[in-house]
Amino acid sequence: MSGVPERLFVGGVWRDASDGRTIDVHDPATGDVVARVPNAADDDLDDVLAAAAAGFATWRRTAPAERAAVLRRAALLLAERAEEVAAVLTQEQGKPLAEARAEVRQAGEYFDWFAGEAVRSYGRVLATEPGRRSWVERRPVGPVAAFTAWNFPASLPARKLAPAVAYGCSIVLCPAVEAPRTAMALVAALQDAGVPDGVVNLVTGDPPRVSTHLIASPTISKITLTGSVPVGQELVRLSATHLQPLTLELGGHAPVLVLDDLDDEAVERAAATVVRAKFRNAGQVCVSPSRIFVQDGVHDRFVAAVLDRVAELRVGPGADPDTDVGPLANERRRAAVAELVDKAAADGAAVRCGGRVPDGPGWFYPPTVLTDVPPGAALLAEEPFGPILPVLRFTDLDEGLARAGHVPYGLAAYVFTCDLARADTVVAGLDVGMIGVNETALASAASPFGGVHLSGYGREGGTESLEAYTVATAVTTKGTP
Ligand SMILES: O=CCCCC(=O)O
Repeated sequence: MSGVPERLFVGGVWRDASDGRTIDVHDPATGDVVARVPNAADDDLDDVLAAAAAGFATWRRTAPAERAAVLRRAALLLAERAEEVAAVLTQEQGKPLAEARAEVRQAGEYFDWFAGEAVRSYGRVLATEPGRRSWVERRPVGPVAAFTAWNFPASLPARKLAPAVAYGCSIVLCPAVEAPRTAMALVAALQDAGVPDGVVNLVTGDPPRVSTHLIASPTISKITLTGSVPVGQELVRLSATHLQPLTLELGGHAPVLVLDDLDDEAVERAAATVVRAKFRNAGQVCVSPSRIFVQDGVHDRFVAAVLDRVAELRVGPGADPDTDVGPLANERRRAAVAELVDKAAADGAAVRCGGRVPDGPGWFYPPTVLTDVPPGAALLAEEPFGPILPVLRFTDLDEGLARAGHVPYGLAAYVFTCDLARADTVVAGLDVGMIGVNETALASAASPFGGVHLSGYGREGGTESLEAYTVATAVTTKGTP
């Protein structure tokens, strides 16, 4: 595409890896190679560290209003290029074009929202005795190493680029090598919007080698990851040398509680909402509803409504406008999903629809609904990250809450009820970072995104990003020595 150079971006220059090595990017709908991006060598990583250090020296002294103007221009450029960027996103990640368009729009919203925040990095003045003054100011944390997953190639990079740029940091963005060109398009928009050289940098390369090299450098002052639990744990270990602070948004295994006060119509609506949320991005979403606990009184109606809605879903290439559910993003994900379903079926779960790897090219897996899943099934413990919807029956709300909380993750949870008091009980009873009541859309520029326990710590999005991308410096002054 005209707007995406498909190379490393180091100190304001798009370039190939110094030793010319590349990594293949595939179209999940066909398995074909659709691009080759640089596999950064150690020299390139050293160069990007130097560039980020120089970029930070400039950007930390740039007026917040100027940083805001860059982000606003980038948001406008991204909006102009949205159709082209969405097509790239779908080609390299697989999701339906309508979802890709919405995601690119959301990336622009991050740029725009944080443009507003750039001028609001307020500190505070402390009450002190006469003759003294004392205040706390927020300073940019420094060069950031940012690692993002392949499931949201636009919104995840934007959620890190936008606050870094807004608050005066420089950043080395390391997008997932499976879907890196969308992030390149975002960086190109920031470049064209006038971000100075070295403030925003991008490298693609072997992930463990890139993260180890960058984090071993004292130049990197902050690490942010959206990715898996094992990768998060590894970055924590790598950060031990220089003690860089981390923001970690890791896995989830979101429970949904559907309560028995719902009438027939509300059950239908709840089922439609859960199906839409579950099969968005073929279930490859950290906040995807993945354990659906339904109270006895509405269980059978809910299952029937879910099966009706799932039967309407069309599976196909993301580029086809009629597609509701695209392929999985890579072959290993499909293999993992198929294994979870096969194991559950072997353990006695009923596969109510889907559950079979289709013939033909691409990494497709059908929307799959399971009931009667035994409590020990692996898919109730491991993050499924795929189009699997297990419906589980419960009787008593306390029991439902206990089972919902019975995982080491704590990212998102949902409840469907028309009873405000019971909604409050569920909200208070679940230990997670985000909760939806009769609602499954949780991510927005203004809202803090993140979890607890194995789902990670720290927040991005909302004013909480100020914590993540700045440090509090306390200054105390006295008139005379
Ligand atoms: O997979 C995690 C990011 C989710 C973003 C979203 O829900 O839009």
